[in-house]
Amino acid sequence: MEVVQFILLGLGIGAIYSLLGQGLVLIYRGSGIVNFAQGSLVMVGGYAYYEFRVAAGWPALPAVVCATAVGVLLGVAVQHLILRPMRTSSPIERVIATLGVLLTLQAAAVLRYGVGPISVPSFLPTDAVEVLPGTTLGVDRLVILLIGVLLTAALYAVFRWTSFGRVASAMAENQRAVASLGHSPDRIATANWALAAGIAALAGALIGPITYLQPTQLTLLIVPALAAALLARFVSFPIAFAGALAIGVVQSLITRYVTVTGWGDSVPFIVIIAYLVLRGSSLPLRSHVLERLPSVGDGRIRVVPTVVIVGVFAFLIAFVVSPVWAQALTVTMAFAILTLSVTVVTGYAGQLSLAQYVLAGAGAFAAATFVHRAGWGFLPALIGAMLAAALVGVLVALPALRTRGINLAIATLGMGIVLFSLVLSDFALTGGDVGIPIGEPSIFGWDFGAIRHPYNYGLVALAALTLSALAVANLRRGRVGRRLLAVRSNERAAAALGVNVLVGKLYAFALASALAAVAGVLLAFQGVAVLPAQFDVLTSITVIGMAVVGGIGTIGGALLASTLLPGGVGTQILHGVDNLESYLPLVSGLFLLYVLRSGRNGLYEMNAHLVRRLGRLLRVPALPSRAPSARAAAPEPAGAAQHERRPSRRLHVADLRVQFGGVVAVDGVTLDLVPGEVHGLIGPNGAGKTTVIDALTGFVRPTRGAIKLDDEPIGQWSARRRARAGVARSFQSLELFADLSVRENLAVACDDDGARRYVSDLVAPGRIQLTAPALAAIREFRLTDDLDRKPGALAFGKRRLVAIARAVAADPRVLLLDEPAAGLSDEEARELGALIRTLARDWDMSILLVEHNVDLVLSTCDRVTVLEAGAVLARGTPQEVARDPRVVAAYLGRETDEPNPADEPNPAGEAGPAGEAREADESDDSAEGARV
Ligand SMILES: Nc1ncnc2c1ncn2[C@@H]1O[C@H](COP(=O)(O)OP(=O)(O)OP(=O)(O)O)[C@@H](O)[C@H]1O
Repeated sequence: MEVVQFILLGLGIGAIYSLLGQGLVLIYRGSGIVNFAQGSLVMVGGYAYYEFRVAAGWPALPAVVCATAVGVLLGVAVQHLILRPMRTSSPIERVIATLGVLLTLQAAAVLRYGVGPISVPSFLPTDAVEVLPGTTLGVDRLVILLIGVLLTAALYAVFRWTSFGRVASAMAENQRAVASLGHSPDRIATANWALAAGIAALAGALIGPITYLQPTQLTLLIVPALAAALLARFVSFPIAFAGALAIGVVQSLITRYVTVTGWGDSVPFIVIIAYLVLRGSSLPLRSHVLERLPSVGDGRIRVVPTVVIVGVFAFLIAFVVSPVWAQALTVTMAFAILTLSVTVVTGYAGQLSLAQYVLAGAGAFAAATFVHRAGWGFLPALIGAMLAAALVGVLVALPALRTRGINLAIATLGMGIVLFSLVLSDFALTGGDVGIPIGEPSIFGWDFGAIRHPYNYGLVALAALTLSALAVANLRRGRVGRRLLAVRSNERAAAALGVNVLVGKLYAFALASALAAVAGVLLAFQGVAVLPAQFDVLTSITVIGMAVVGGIGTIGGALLASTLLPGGVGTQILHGVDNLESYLPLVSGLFLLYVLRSGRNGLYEMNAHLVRRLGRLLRVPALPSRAPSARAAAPEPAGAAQHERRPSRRLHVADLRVQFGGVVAVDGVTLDLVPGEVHGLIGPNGAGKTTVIDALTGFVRPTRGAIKLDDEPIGQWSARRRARAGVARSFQSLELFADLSVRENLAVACDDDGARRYVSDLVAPGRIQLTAPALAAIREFRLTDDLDRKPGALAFGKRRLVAIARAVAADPRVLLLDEPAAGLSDEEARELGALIRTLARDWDMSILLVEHNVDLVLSTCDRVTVLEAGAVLARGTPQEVARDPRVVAAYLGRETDEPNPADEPNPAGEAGPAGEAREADESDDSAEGARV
């Protein structure tokens, strides 16, 4: 019976979660946004109810109605003032905006009500009723459960059977399509936000009396709700409801039967993370939408300004400032190291981690344990803590290996909670409220305990920050930094160039965690003991938020961001201005919303011109542009034939079949790519051409068939391994790394991937060393003048050439080109054809050319295979294929004996089947072409 009782209690808790979970699904379905501020909206409802009911003394019903109305208005305001202007921002930026709403509402609540709990009377009867024999549940819980059931049924019905629901559902998929059908996406999103925020506020009024009102606690209700919504893939109301109940029940049972604290909070997330990992894939699908990413700095170190700035700060700390300011500067410098860790993991590697502050805590506890329990000195303890945190960081990164974007944000938030609940809150490990004492730190007999020697401690923090910033700058300029940026920009393209995407992500998390550990140690070792409560989960969100405010991809941005974090310079300045420091979190939250809304890249970049002017005033060389120096590794003239090539290789594929669920995309294809030859692969849209390339390069797993590189079966190899073995590809949509210059794009393809770079780059990244094939590709593709430009600054035709040059720079032996001439003019396409022939003839490559431009195929290829609906329709020399009546009828669209229509130029150079027929008409240069 006891079990049943606890299940019932769990249902009561789950019902509360379900109200939040439904709001999350509602907002996602109506606007494609995962609203991390849903718990904060509950909090607002709770406090609004308190204001009306307790402070103003209203009767219960009007108080509940008005609290709900406050929620509705707030929902409308958030959608209208913040998210609507961010319509074109990436989903991740919009998620960060909801984190900004969370931080702002939380800060406002703390300002008004403090951090302690406030009790509020319930308007629902709280008597227990017997539900089953021997088991009871409060009437209030039963009512909430009933509301959950009714709400789920109502939402299900609205979204299933009304036109509003259908249109709203389409919003998450494609807002443009919805708009083109005459609906207003804004109005629909606003309606959904209003409804979801109203439900959240009602939930606040309902559960405030049960849980007490406390800002942090209510805000964190988002965590189980996110888990429930994720189970429902943010789509299904009934599954979100059932998931919320299940989580409530599991938590209740764990609380009763597991004596170790923290498991109740953690288990739902462990399950969710496992689910995400199992469901995810190590590389994104072809359909994965690339997001606009914040710009990154160039990582160049200006020696003179750096020495001057560090010297000035050392002087100020050692001789000028008061102990209070020394402490504020120390806190800011420690936070700067933490925001630098965000620069590495989120700015460079593109992985949104919501666990950085908890990781800092893990580092601080590791160091304290080494000092207190093992008797280590400060320096070994710090290094040990960095290694320990790096290990924990690798664990936190595990979900990142198979999931990305918003799901990863949820997973890292969950990992942070698991780490906090199971490790930092474990009394045996961290000493609970007493913490772990740390004594007086010293290095080689030099005492720098913050209490007795705040200036010395400040100097240690300055040294740590300087080294960290230099390491992060070096990382950016080195091979590993390029690899991380390539991963952030486009995982598929990175893997196709032989970059180890998984190792890159793990490394970014490990390095960021090691930096976070340094920050954690510096923050925690200021006191007499390290305390778990110092490293709460929500501050991780504040850290990400402020990193965005500063500028998440630049070192200057990270330094600026740190001044806004609690206890640092910002707090100290506001303290001097009429004790305004308690407003800092609110101001910072609003700042975050402003920066995101303005679509800019943070305060650092917004004020870059000021920094430049300051540089000129200090008579130091003007800050160079973001692109690395044109002098660096300027290509020397190098001919294709001049570099020593790897031996040629032949790629053979037999009886290839690829199936996606019920769709057979490729069926029984056999191809032989031999050195020195260009093999054309043509066919109408959807014939399976790209899928063949995907299968040959390891991006999809074939259902059947053998793929051999010379005599070696490579069918089971990863995309990266095939790339390293010399199988390169280009992509239909180019997939260049937008943040990297042309030179860096090529460098990613030819950088050696030695493991020692992961360490040596932090100290001595060296200059870009382009290999002979890369230099030859630059010459061959005439890219010398474009090396320091970003792809976005190039004309479309040039970009296509860069994409092929990048594949060629990897010195491939087999090159698979996916529609390289799409969008090129006739003249450009002809030049490209000549280049492809050069690559085959002079570079001795085995080339597969997938093209819709039949002229190009017929004039460039030695052999051609024609696909239709996944199967081979014909194969042979271009002449044979062009004459094949089946090809002419099925693909080229007219009979062989039809007269050749007028030779109209096709500037686009590509089209669907009809266009392809016209392309074929243009091949009148050759007699065979004219016959087609
Ligand atoms: N990940 C996937 N899941 C399900 N179906 C897929 C997937 N990728 C491709 N397909 C389907 O496989 C078939 C072949 O697609 P593919 O893109 O290879 O054709 P294609 O010849 O390259 O077309 P196009 O010329 O338009 O690029 C199509 O029906 C496509 O919808």
